[in-house]
Amino acid sequence: MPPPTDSAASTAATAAPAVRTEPRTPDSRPGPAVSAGKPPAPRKSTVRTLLRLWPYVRPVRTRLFTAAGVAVIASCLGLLIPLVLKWMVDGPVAARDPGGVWLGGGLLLLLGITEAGLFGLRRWLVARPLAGVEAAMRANLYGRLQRLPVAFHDRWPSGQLLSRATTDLQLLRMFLAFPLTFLLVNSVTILVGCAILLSQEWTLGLVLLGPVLPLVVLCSLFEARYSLAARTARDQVGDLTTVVEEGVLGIRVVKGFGRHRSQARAFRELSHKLRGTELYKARLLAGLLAVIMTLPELALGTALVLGTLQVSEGTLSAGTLVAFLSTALALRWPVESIGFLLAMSQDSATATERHFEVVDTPLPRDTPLPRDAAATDGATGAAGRAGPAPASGSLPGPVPDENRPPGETTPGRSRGGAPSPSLSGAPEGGLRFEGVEFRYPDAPAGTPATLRGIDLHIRPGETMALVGATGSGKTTLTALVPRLYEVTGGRITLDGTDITRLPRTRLRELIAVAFEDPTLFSATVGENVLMGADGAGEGELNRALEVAQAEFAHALPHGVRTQVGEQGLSLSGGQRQRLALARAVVGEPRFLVLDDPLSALDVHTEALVEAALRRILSGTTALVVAHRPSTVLLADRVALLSGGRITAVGTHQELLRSDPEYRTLMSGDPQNPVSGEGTPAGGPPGTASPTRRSPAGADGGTSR
Ligand SMILES: Nc1ncnc2c1ncn2[C@@H]1O[C@H](COP(=O)(O)OP(=O)(O)OP(=O)(O)O)[C@@H](O)[C@H]1O
Repeated sequence: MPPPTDSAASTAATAAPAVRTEPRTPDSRPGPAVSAGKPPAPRKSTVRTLLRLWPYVRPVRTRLFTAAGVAVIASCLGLLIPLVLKWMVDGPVAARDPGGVWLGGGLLLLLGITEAGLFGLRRWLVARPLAGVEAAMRANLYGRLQRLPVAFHDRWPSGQLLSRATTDLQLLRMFLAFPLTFLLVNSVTILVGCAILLSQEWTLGLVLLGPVLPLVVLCSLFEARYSLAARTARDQVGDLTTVVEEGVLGIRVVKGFGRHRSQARAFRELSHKLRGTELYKARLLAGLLAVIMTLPELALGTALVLGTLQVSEGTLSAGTLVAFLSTALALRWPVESIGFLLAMSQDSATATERHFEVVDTPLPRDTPLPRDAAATDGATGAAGRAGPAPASGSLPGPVPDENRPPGETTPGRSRGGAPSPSLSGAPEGGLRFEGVEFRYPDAPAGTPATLRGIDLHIRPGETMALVGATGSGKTTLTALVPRLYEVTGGRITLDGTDITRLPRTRLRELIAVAFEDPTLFSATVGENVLMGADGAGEGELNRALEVAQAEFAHALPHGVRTQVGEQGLSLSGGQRQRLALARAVVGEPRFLVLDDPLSALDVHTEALVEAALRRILSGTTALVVAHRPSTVLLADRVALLSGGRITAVGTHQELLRSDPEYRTLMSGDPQNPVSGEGTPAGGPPGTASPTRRSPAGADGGTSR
């Protein structure tokens, strides 16, 4: 996969002094391939790259080919005009026959009108289907982006993806509408024109064909250089889009820290780089055009002199010379346009390449079934091994009925509060981490894995608080449960079923998550909340809002139908967090994963949310990341995450008594740890002794 930014730029730099002398972008973050340590893949030929568009073009091929045929006819009709002229000069004009001249004039007018009409028809034929092609490509790209793992999005700057979904696709639509057709039309016109020239006077025809060879060599040199510059320019547009997007989304920070000047400078520098690349492209194209225009003009001048001599010697008729020169002039535009068309084709090949870099990125393959499970659970396994998605975007089917809890009609939902029966009927239900290890894909080599040897069992209906210092890996651990990232060792089970054997759709029906950063979408409050459960209605919405103490939504100008701004920024942080919590609980999920869900709430609201959450949590199996004692007290037990391992499991009281690190974390003051006896609100009575785990995470205590 060629990288979007640096490598393309550097490759282009070898060919393009203008690009080489430009400063590096201020945010010259390595592109995906660079960060992956891969060298840029060599570019396929332009034609092979553009041929990849065929699956998108196929459905509209009839109209497109018809349009191309119409354009070829229109263009060839134009070549008849010199022949009519020849007839007029040698015939009616020489014989001073006004009737013949009028007839010839009428014929010329008819040819001109027909040519214009046919070109209009071509435009009409392609406009609608090509808008459809662009829409299909955009939908495919967007679908892929939605299905690609979070790790992919961690690596790719958003502007690179945005520019692929917008400007690149516009460029491709324009290419299909104009350059593609005219490359064909103009090539055919040139061939037919050359045949006419040679048939009229072959010696003069050969003179005109003289520049063909040097022009072919020049075009291939141009293609090699221009394609690199085109790639650099497209990637720089992506970088620029990233800067604009970050500047707009981070406008509060930019203004709050008075960083608008440095932001503007970063933008200017990137714009300057892009301008340099575009100028380099323009210089390349200007050089090509200069030669493309000069050589044929020289040949035409030579042919004109030789033709005039032949007419004066009487070896050539005046009409033939007029027709010859008119044909040669009619070929001027098709020849001269080759430069532009080649440049646009290069730009389009680059856009195609960039499109398929995303679309070709493999989707994560689900872990293959163990042999014994494959024999007994083929249906689930087949669905679970999603692999690369079909283009149609079909999703793996639901888990077979035998895997559904008895009496459950809607897959994955167990509305009603009581702990649900196990997924597979396995005796060891709940959420279990078994020797889980996780390393971020782009973590530097040699660094320890973020999570190591995680063994943790959250029993059915139990709420486990996950406590740990900042950066200890709490968010990472919670992200593994809905498979936002794949474990790199060990496994996670839900009611005894390995989560990699559950189709992702099924998994995400079973688990609801609320993240630390409560992202909302540009939609109504109600739509944002109901996103958490398919088929939920107003009753569920109101109940979820009540649980999350988000009843402020009813007081908004249009109640739950109030549109929230982009990312929900029109709401306060605490309001957004409560809506995100409502979204997590609206479906009464079997498993709930909450990443510090109450951090932005004031003490009073937090107490109200906790009271309501307690009811919800009593009916689910939950993992709740907690920083504050008040949140910890929602849990039945607490797991302490330290240095990427679970180092202790027990009740809040037990850990306060026995674990200095936990005491320190709960006190928030390393000098003044909370004592086990003096908990802020009194924890649930501990029933078992806490388990202090060895660093290797091996214990056999209460957690297992
Ligand atoms: N996408 C990522 N790629 C690489 N490393 C990451 C990524 N996200 C987090 N990390 C690293 O993983 C470690 C654990 O991060 P994580 O966000 O899980 O910590 P946390 O315990 O949730 O912290 P906090 O309490 O501050 O939210 C950190 O060192 C962080 O730098």
